[in-house]
Amino acid sequence: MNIKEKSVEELEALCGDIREEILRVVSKNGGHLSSTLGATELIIAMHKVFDSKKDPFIFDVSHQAYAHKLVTGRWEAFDSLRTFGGLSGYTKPSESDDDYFVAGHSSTSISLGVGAAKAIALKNEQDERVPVVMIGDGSMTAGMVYEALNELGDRKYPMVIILNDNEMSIAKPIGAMSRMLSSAMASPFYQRFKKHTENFVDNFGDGARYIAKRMEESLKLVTPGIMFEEMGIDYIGPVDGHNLSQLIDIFQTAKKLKKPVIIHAQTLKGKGYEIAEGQEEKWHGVGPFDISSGNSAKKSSAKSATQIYTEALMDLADKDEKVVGVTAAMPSGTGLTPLMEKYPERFWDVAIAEQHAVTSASALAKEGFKPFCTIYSTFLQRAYDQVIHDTCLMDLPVVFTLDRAGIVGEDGETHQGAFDISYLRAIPNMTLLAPRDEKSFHQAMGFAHQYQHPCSIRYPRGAFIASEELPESQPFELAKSQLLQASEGDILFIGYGNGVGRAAQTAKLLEKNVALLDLRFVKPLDEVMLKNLASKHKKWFIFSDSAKMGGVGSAISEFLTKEFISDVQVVSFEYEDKFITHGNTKLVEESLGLLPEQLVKKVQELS
Ligand SMILES: Cc1ncc(C[n+]2csc(CCOP(=O)(O)OP(=O)(O)O)c2C)c(N)n1
Ligand SMILES: CC(=O)[C@@H](O)[C@H](O)COP(=O)(O)O
Ligand SMILES: [Mg+2]
Repeated sequence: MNIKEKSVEELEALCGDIREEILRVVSKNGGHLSSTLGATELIIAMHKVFDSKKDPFIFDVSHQAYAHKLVTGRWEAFDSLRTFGGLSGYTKPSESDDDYFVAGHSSTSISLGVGAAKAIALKNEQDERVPVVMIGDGSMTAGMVYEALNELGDRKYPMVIILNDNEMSIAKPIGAMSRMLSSAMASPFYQRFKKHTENFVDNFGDGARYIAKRMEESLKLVTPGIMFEEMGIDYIGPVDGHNLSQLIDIFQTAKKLKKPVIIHAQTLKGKGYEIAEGQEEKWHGVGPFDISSGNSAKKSSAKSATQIYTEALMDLADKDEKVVGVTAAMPSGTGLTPLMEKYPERFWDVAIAEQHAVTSASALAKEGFKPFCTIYSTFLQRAYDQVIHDTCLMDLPVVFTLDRAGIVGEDGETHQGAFDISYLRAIPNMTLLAPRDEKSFHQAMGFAHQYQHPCSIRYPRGAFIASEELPESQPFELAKSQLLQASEGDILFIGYGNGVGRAAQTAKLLEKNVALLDLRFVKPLDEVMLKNLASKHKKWFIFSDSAKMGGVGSAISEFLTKEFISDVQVVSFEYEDKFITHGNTKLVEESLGLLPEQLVKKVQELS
């Protein structure tokens, strides 16, 4: 598709076709709907003015980049979006040369642009190439953005930053940054006034221009432009992010500037699909739905772990006013919305700011509160040093409640919750525990509520693997596991969190009786129980939705080594040392050989 040769009218028609295709495929496969519909004209204008074969096209999070995929040779493959073996829902260089970089975690785009700009300068390619970044208003709230702008404004590398401001993060945006971006003085009126003044003053030379600039500053006209311009980055905007001909002109102007420039484009999230237009949080990430009614096609029956979390946290918050909580721009995904509505003075959305979320929660703990820092397993990776430096070194009673632990499905490599056990277990003062079902989740939350040190509770996306036929969970006590099934045989299944259900499913398929332990704490371990079991069972199999490296199997092996127990064979069914692709979770797990019917064969071979 050669966009450069198309007229504006033809490009406007193309935008219509793109919206239709996005709607058709996302209603079938699920995906990020409103972000992608709203970014369509911006992306088409990018491709009209710049060249993704040589200019680094860098999309922040890249969940909004479906139009980019459609016009870079993937229209036919788009039907496979987010399916196992199909197109990723995010940019992925292994999928196309037009995808400059992997993305999925927010606010990396400007740093990537600065790095690319440095390389372009060093390679003396500034006449041929320029980094083009698209970043949303929500992604502008993460600190990493200001690290990049700070250097960019100083070094002044040529770069075009398109700020796609639809006045939405996943939820309504919070914070001063969002307020500033939509400040009144950024209104088109002020921009026209400024333009006319500049044109008028231009006739009177530098002296008058200087006076006008001082006057503007002295009027303290707060506009986002001033903040960026004071940082040394030109600001153009706000402009209509759906006016293709205006966008093309502006992008061409920006390209010629040969310096860093931010174009503040105002767009409508969900544009083109009325039900999803505007500030509709639920249309950010959707499952399959009926286009005409907007109704979800899938009715999930079992209660999700997130719903259980919301109920358990609400119970605690109702009883104890010291219970507080934070989310980093994921109120609905983490289930914190009902608490923010009922207790707005105790539960906060701090925007996309995981580092700030952790450190501010640590100060709350120091002041005697009981913070529940509610962050997806994958996104807590962004705040690793804060967990070490501000929570654990101070040994403060912050509870890290890690949703989406394990394989998350269609979001793929950037979002799998694989590493939290590995990255948290190594930190002194940190305690790690995991429930296996609804009852044990409430019990784990009860334990965490009274625990006076840092701890982390992990739980899966969606519902727990059913394990009702097992004995009821007992209240959590530090470092206490629960033997769910005894056996005289040689085989012991050790399950952790959602792994207990998988172990039970596998045990059911095995023709022999096995012992089954719900580990409940991976740090500290139940050493008394493990020593006892080591004397009875010599073949241990580990079931946990986590990376093998540094995970549950590692912890168990470290324990056996420490105790000089050398006659126990440990086999872990955790994830191998590879990034895990996107797709339907069951299909992904099957590709990893982790379905019970696959595991039972491995147990039979190894025992
Ligand atoms: C570090 C990190 N935290 C949280 C998220 C989850 N997340 C994905 S998109 C998004 C909102 C982005 O808002 P914006 O940049 O305005 O893009 P829009 O969808 O509005 O186009 C969030 C919070 C993430 N991808 N990365
Ligand atoms: C783009 C992004 O990072 C989020 O929208 C993420 O896809 C949400 O994941 P869940 O759908 O599991 O809440
Ligand atoms: Mg936005």
